[in-house]
Amino acid sequence: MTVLNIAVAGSTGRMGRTIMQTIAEADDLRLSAALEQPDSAYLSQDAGSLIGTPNDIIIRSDFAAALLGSDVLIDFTRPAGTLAHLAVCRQLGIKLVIGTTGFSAEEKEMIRAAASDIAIVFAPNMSIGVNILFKLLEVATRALPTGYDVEIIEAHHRHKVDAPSGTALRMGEVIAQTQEKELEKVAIYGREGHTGERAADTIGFSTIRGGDIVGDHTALFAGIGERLEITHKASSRQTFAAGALHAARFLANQSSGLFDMQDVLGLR
Ligand SMILES: NC(=O)C1=CN([C@@H]2O[C@H](COP(=O)(O)OP(=O)(O)OC[C@H]3O[C@@H](n4cnc5c(N)ncnc54)[C@H](OP(=O)(O)O)[C@@H]3O)[C@@H](O)[C@H]2O)C=CC1
Ligand SMILES: O=C(O)C1=N[C@H](C(=O)O)C[C@H](O)C1
Repeated sequence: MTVLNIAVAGSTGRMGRTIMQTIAEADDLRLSAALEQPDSAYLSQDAGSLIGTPNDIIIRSDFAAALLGSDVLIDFTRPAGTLAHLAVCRQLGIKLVIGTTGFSAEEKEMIRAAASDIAIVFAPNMSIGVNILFKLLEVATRALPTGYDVEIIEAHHRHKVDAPSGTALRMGEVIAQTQEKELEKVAIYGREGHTGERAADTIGFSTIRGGDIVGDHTALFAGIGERLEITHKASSRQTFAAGALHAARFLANQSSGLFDMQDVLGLR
């Protein structure tokens, strides 16, 4: 069996730890590097000790050197970090799984450009359920007549720093594209004050932050006399980690190109 060597950026974060734990439980994957920022208090510690099983992989910040011997980098950090890692991976020819959210349109274009040289899976949500939700939104949007107001509601833990979530934005893009519109021209991000009546043919976004909510997303199609609600609720980050590692395995057979979880899961 071919073993895939996986480097993890943001290794001490919520997702980084979950991914390292999932790697430790897989017999076809090996943790090849655990990466953190130069000012991290975790540098020089055993990465495995963070998940209860020391593994002699030392947490380090010398990114380019640490990546040598890795097949794929999995990055759940912040946009600035991911873009820095992207440049190094492009230079070294290392495949990349990007889970980080909160990118601008220009930053997403930088990821697309790098995919001409390396294979990248870039997805705001790596769970199977959410990626099936995206397909359900296409069906519902296509089937519903006009006159159904679209609202997207998302809820996450108190530590999340970007809003709306990347998943919510992708849900809006799927609906808008199915309606043959551009999301940025129809999106309403939050409401306050005297807003006047709701404009038809817009997509509203609502954001809830609190507690340890892992990630809930609802698309609400509100008509007259009825409403349709399609909801996904994540109960553990393990669902995202499993998806990210499926994405890493998918990239083993790709030399370049930009992919998402619809490609990894064969849902396209
Ligand atoms: N696609 C998906 O399925 C999912 C995506 N996400 C996304 O993944 C990202 C991380 O989420 P989560 O793990 O909860 O966040 P955490 O804050 O728990 O972890 C982020 C990690 O990245 C590190 N980091 C922060 N900034 C930088 C930087 N500039 N360069 C390098 N490393 C950096 C942090 O280090 P330090 O602690 O020292 O700052 C930390 O180790 C978010 O964007 C989130 O939206 C989350 C879950 C699922
Ligand atoms: O920050 C999180 O936790 C999550 N972020 C992603 C997003 O922004 O959609 C995915 C998931 O909902 C968890």
